[in-house]
Amino acid sequence: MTDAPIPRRPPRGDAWGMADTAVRVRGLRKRYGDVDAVNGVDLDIRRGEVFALLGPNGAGKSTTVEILEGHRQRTAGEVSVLGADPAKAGRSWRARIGIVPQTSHEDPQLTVREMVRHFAAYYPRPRDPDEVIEAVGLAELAGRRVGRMSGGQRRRVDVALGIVGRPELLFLDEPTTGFDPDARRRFWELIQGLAGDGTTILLTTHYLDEAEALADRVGVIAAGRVVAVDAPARLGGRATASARVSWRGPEGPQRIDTDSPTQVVAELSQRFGGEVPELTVTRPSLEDVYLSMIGATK
Ligand SMILES: Nc1ncnc2c1ncn2[C@@H]1O[C@H](COP(=O)(O)OP(=O)(O)OP(=O)(O)O)[C@@H](O)[C@H]1O
Repeated sequence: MTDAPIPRRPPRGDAWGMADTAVRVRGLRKRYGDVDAVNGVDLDIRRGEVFALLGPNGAGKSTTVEILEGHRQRTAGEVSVLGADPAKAGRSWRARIGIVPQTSHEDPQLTVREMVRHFAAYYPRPRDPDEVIEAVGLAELAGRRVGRMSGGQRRRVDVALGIVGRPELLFLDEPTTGFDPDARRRFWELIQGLAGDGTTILLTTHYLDEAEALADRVGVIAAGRVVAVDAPARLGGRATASARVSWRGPEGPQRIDTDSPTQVVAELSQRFGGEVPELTVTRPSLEDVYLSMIGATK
């Protein structure tokens, strides 16, 4: 385990223009009784992209993802996943996707190794089960029964089962819930490695730092609709938003919102004759813009 910052993959902007679309959704709707859980979602995910779906509880993330996985029927709309309609696609399509669902269905009597081997047998080109177990950090627990593992350890088994088939497209529904910080960092490295190998990844998460670390783009979904899609650094105009310069002056804490923070800092530096006490320069965090988007749709 290392505390070093995790390197982001190099941007692949130019390559994207030519890349195929992995997921294309138009006008997706899902109605449960009189609840519009998904209410007109449009979404495009490029091959090789890591896309994070953010949104509050009940926003419609899992419903959307389960429709894309072919595990739920839609009420209306067009859906194409790896070129097929998930509602009609067969076994060969299913072998090309990997799923880490929100709730797992493991056999508590099987050991981790038995479970991963068992799943590997369903796929035409599986990864080596022991390598997968190692990759999710469970090598030392490979012989342990799944029923005797902690919640976070079981979640790692879920991840192992999702990737053992060498999927082209991996769905991760809140994958790191229950992970300790060390396990989360390791999981991020694993996902970055898969993405580096070209796996397309659709992830839902409530952890904004996770979206920021992993995603090429994030989509914010609220009340069954996508309200914004952009790179994490640009979402909601973050990159161009005013900066807040804060410092401590003789009269106490001071702050100013400005479009030219460099100039403000230069002036402060001159005024203080060097170091400016408690100087910080910040722009809105992903959490700031996310919360304002969610608030705006309530
Ligand atoms: N099987 C179901 N029957 C009836 N209503 C459902 C069903 N599944 C989900 N819903 C409703 O659909 C809406 C969207 O739920 P969904 O699970 O897709 O949200 P979510 O964004 O994944 O939430 P969370 O962050 O809590 O996982 C909610 O209002 C939920 O109560």
